[in-house]
Amino acid sequence: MIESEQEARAWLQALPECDSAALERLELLCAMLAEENQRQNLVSATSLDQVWLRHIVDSAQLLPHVPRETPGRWLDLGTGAGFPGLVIAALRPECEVLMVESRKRRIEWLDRARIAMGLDKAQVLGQRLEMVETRQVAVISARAFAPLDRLLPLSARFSTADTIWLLPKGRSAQQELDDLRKWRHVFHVEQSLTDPQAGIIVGTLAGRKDKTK
Ligand SMILES: C[S@@+](CC[C@H](N)C(=O)[O-])C[C@H]1O[C@@H](n2cnc3c(N)ncnc32)[C@H](O)[C@@H]1O
Repeated sequence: MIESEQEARAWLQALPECDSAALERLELLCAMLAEENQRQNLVSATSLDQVWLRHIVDSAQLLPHVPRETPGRWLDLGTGAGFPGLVIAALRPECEVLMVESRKRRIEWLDRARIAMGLDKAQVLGQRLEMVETRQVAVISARAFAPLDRLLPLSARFSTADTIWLLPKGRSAQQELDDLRKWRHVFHVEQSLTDPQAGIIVGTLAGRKDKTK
């Protein structure tokens, strides 16, 4: 378990994606976030004291679930303050990361941060998810976006059988999955590296093919 800011930075720097340019982009994100958080409530003020652990590594821990050579887009639902979308884009700048966010001030923030970080391939889709044009993506992520029973029907249209779903769910991960009989055999829960009580729901719809109903 990663428990401190120092351990969080050490874990991050060991990621193959984390070269000096990526680290600079993330440093910039942290600085901009601290400033913007005085204007709008993006993240809890207390979490800023542990921003590398609570937000940067909490987001970056999704990367090892997606092989680097995976072609295609990464769709992040309800990116809000930038998590995990901006962190993923900072570490994989060659990947087309699409960040869906509906609140005006958050859309403006995300775009400002994206431009300052030089993330040319990332895009902010500033609209409600329900209005986003359907396109197939390689990865779907969503942190603190919606309960699983609402999230899955809303976003399944972006998924192929092979799309990798990564849903950090805090403490409710296993319970949410257990409650959804239909999806229980598709996904499983991985332990979060940043919170002993939290889980990440992971899977692909292809998982369903060889399972009984
Ligand atoms: C609780 S915040 C989480 C933000 C971020 N993922 C994080 O973990 O810090 C949820 C975000 O989803 C956005 N959101 C909620 N419903 C949405 C929808 N239907 N379409 C697009 N964005 C939505 C909200 O505006 C908010 O910024």
